[in-house]
Amino acid sequence: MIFTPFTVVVLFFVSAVTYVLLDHYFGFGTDTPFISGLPAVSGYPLVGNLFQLGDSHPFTYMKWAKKYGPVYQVRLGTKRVVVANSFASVKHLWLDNSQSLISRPMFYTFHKLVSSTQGFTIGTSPWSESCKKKRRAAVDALKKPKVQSYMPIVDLESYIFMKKLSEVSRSSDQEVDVSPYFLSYSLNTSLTLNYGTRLDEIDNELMKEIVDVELAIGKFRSTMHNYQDYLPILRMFSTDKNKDADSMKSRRDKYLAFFLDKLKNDIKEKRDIPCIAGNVLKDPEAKINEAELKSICLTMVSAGFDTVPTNLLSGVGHLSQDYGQKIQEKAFAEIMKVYPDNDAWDKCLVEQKVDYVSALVKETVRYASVLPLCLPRKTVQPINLDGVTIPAGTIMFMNALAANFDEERYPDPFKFEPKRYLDPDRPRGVDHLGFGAGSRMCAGANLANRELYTAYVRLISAFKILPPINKSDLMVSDINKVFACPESQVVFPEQFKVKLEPRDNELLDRWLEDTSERLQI
Ligand code: HEM
Repeated sequence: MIFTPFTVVVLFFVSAVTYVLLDHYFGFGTDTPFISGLPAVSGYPLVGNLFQLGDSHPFTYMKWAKKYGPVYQVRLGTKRVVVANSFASVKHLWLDNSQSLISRPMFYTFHKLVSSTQGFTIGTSPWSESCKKKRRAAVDALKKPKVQSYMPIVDLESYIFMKKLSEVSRSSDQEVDVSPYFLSYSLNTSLTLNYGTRLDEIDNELMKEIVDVELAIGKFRSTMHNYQDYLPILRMFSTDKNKDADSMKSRRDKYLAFFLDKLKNDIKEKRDIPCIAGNVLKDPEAKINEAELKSICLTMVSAGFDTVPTNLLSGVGHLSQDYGQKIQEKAFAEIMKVYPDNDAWDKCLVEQKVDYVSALVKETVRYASVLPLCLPRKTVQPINLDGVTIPAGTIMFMNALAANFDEERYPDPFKFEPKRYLDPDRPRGVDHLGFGAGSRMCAGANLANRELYTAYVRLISAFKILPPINKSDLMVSDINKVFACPESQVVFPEQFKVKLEPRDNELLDRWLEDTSERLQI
């Protein structure tokens, strides 16, 4: 048969239209096919909804939920994703179908470029026998009674930031950006817990290196702005990103090797102190191999590194606002009610008796929603959602930001209000989705809660946290601005300052001196 130029053009045109229609309606070209019966956000051929997400993906998903309902599907290049946006839908999918959502998807930038040497963190590992072992080891090391045994570490690290802040509070302007102090609080807690080692000074070069690298890796880990994860063709062009990922990987390899080698040496010289990696190395029957140990170490360094300080930072930022003064005074009054003899400083290490401060911790984690899209999941078996079958192998995004601000669950959700957790009529069950939910929920939630509670009790007992002199230095608390451009998986408030006024200098000095004597530092 001979084709005339006209037939060729017509054939080309017809095939292009057929391809686009197939692609559009049947998800031709996506890893998971179109899910019949589940609302789908209308998008473009091939790229789907990828370039409609704007700067803030969680906000855009939230907006789409108003049109398409709480659960819908989107197409992001070659990937199809189901997004859940309400508290009830997350509860149904993540808790009622917990075992079906037990895996994690893999992404090119993070899994292929950044993680090729140290392996994946637990939170980014697809479900497997090895992942099960690593998760078990982390869960065992981080369960409540174990966490109690780590409180001497939290005591030391919170003493150190309180000592520095006490100096600031006696300076002429009493103002401070608290973020470096909170970063070192969390990082040193994790390092001691895992390797039995800590870094001495807040301006330590190695600490700066870890902070720089981990923050950069946080961006590569993001499921949001790494478009090459969704459009393989871009991998050919995004050379700068590839180079950056490679360089961060090598820089991270260096300090992780340094900490592990130091620990091995300390064990050999018999001067090690008990820690998670040491327990594995010294156990002749340990079922964890070298690669799994590296992955656990990586998790311990990175999991709490940005999440704990970001929450604390955002909480202190709220307390420094006008509305925060009332919350702070209520917290202080409740601390004094439970501990009239001024021993809250020590007692917060062994018990959590000030309900209002516990409520403040919960409200902080809900409101900060530091992982607004949680960590992605992948289904391992089909799920029935009101008659619609979500097949095995589907990527699931929990829009934790949307669910944490769902007014069906949290009346007046945009108000920072710890009291909501003390209302006897509030719905029971999960407090918030800041730690995720279900089978792969945060393994470090107990430790994180204790770190936040201790920090709050000590800070609020010692200082009045006041707004900075300059209004422009106040934390931006409007979540529309905080989440405006979350390139990273973990969102940070913009840099801000607070003013610290000591409540009682003598008492603060006494707490610091007693702690220094007790810890022999
Ligand atoms: C306030 C601080 C923290 C927040 C807000 C937070 C939040 C989260 C979230 C949202 C997830 C994903 C959960 C899911 O998919 O349902 C997660 C996973 C995880 N977190 Fe945390 N986290 C915090 C602190 C920590 C700390 C201090 C550690 C350990 C030292 C830790 C260890 C882990 C681990 C091991 C996972 C992976 C669980 C898995 O995939 O099986 N986290 N975290």
